[in-house]
Amino acid sequence: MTATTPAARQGATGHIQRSATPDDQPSASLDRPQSIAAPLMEIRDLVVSIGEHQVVAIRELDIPAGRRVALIGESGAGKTVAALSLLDLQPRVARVTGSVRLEGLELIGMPDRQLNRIRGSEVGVVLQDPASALNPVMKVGRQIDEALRMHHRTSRRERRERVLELMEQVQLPDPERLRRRFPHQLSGGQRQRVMIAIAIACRPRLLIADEPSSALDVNVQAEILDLLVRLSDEQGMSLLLISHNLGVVRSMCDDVAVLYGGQLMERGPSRVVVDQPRHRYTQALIKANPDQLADSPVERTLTHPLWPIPGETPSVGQFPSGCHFRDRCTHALDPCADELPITRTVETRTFSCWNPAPAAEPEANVEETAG
Ligand SMILES: Nc1ncnc2c1ncn2[C@@H]1O[C@H](COP(=O)(O)OP(=O)(O)OP(=O)(O)O)[C@@H](O)[C@H]1O
Repeated sequence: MTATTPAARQGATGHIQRSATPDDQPSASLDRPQSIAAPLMEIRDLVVSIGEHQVVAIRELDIPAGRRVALIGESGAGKTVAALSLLDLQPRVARVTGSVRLEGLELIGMPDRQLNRIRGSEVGVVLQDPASALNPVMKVGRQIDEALRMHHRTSRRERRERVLELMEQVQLPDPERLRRRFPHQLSGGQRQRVMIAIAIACRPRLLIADEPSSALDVNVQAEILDLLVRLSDEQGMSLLLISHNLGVVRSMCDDVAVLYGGQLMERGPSRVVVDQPRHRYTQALIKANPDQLADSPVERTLTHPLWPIPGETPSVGQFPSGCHFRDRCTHALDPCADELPITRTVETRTFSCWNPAPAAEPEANVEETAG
């Protein structure tokens, strides 16, 4: 990525000027060293409040260019609220503060008109339930065409060709016939492929996918996730994947960020974090879901079938002081109640825990910051 100022990247229309074509981007690979990938999106001190309660408080998270990053955590952790707030798509009752920079361009507080140009063109979004996201009374080809028309001034013929090309890219069968169908005439998996075609229509730099397969049959789920991996590799597109599934995260994402009660507990390369968790919450989440890692090397280290996390996730506003997980943590110490843990970065992984799991190897390159 070339180093240009945000002002230079932001053209007269408010679009971010591409510093490289998608073909110039390095393709994502789980083995690529993290330092090569510059951050595409930098999230700092992101706080999302609903009413008087903080739902999300993320101090630091980067989405590197061309990499796949997973946001994982139990139901109610704040994954969706966090992801939607990146583009100011959170519920109206929510307030967002902090900084979200896309290639240096600040998105928080950006006027809606300008942000609308970035939504869909620079950052695409795929939601959990395609049935409710698609317009039921508009043919699917037209819906893909609308996404193109919103951001590009091209002829109808060119757009029609691109619609067919996109439908092929997302592996929809017989695009010429299918484009004339309404959403209810398609299967759930086909509808999600249409949603993905809409989301990638303008070749975004980042795709946010909020549990894109959870509303689908098990067989179709794997196909949709494979499709996202292929598209992000082919287009050098970053992916922010929200998931509940550790196995999916481990096999398809370069990096993972573990969220609990809106707090970022641990982040780093997914195989480092999932294979040797340091935060007690990450450790508990893995022990509670051995089935998700049944086919991975981690399974060998899980000597018991199931070890549920004690208690239940509290509702918003009911989390304890200090570390939000401490009430359910079997390793909690006195300081866990008093203040936020120090954030420690050891090599490529960062975690915020007063009593972390011991390191498998002697720690090197340790940095500490106040929680
Ligand atoms: N519009 C809203 N009004 C009030 N509370 C909300 C609203 N949207 C989300 N919340 C609350 O914010 C918290 C985080 O919700 P969010 O949907 O981000 O969780 P999640 O981690 O994505 O969960 P899931 O995996 O079940 O989708 C939850 O406690 C939820 O009840």
